[in-house]
Amino acid sequence: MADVVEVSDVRRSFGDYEAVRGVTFTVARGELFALLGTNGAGKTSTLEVVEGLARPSGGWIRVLGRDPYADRAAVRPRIGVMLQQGGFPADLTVTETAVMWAGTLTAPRPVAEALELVDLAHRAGVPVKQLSGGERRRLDLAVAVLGRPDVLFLDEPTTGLDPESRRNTWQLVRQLLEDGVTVLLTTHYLDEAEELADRLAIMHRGRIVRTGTVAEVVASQPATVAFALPPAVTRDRLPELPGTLVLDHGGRVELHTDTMQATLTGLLLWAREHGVELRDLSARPASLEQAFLAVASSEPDAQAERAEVAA
Ligand SMILES: Nc1ncnc2c1ncn2[C@@H]1O[C@H](COP(=O)(O)OP(=O)(O)OP(=O)(O)O)[C@@H](O)[C@H]1O
Repeated sequence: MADVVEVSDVRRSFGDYEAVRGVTFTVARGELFALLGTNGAGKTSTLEVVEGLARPSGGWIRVLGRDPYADRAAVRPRIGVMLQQGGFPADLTVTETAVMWAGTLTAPRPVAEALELVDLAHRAGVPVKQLSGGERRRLDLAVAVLGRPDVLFLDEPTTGLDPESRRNTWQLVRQLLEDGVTVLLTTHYLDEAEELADRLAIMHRGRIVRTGTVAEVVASQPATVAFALPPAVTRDRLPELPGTLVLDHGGRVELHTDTMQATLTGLLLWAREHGVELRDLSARPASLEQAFLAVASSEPDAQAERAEVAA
């Protein structure tokens, strides 16, 4: 099936500053692609050009097969956009706001249905200025899904939401994905990406430096095998094992390894042979957080080159 969103070598400059430096990715129908990255990495700047709100300074974009900027009139009715800051008139009620928005759409959902979807039905008669930050975020989402979009752009959709509202939002997003909606999302919450993303990209300083499924991105980082030795057994008695040995403060041994099974096998065989009890033994693959932090703390250009070579 053709990709619903295609982004090829896109660049975006603000004056002399190039905020987006050659970004390429695709999103298939019914897929959720998450853009992660450090502050100022260029996620919103990328999202805005894909939404057709601005023209890229280089590269090209297709949404539903069309240029979202040049063919805005054709693309706009089929997309839903939740900006980082919505900005509705403060004195209108929740229902009035949604009705006003629905008036700009060709075949909107009933307003009550949209408010129900985001759990705002009980706040329908309340002026926007009296909503909490999280409730405003949910109103932004209601408006984004009002037009039954084929493609949904969500810029940090759950920032400021309490844990229950976040989970409800995730549930709604999953439901939309099941209905075949394609979603491009930015987030600072790594658990959100882990929960929702079919594929993701980590951006740093205007470039994508890691991309793939969560498992693929995490696979770029070493796994950790950790345990404590009995007091009578010193660390120098450990055998040669693949990986880097780290001793943490409590006397706990950590091995960072690219070959978790080989490291674990070597360790367990040694322990059995020498009758050593390894306490609190754990073996875990890297987390998305580790992969993210590795990107955030390392030199950007070298990583970008690696990502380009790998692509
Ligand atoms: N209108 C603008 N004029 C000038 N510079 C801008 C403008 N918008 C964004 N920038 C700059 O472009 C860079 C990327 O910003 P962008 O908002 O895309 O990052 P982001 O990854 O979404 O960050 P955050 O996670 O903080 O929201 C930043 O250095 C920002 O200061």
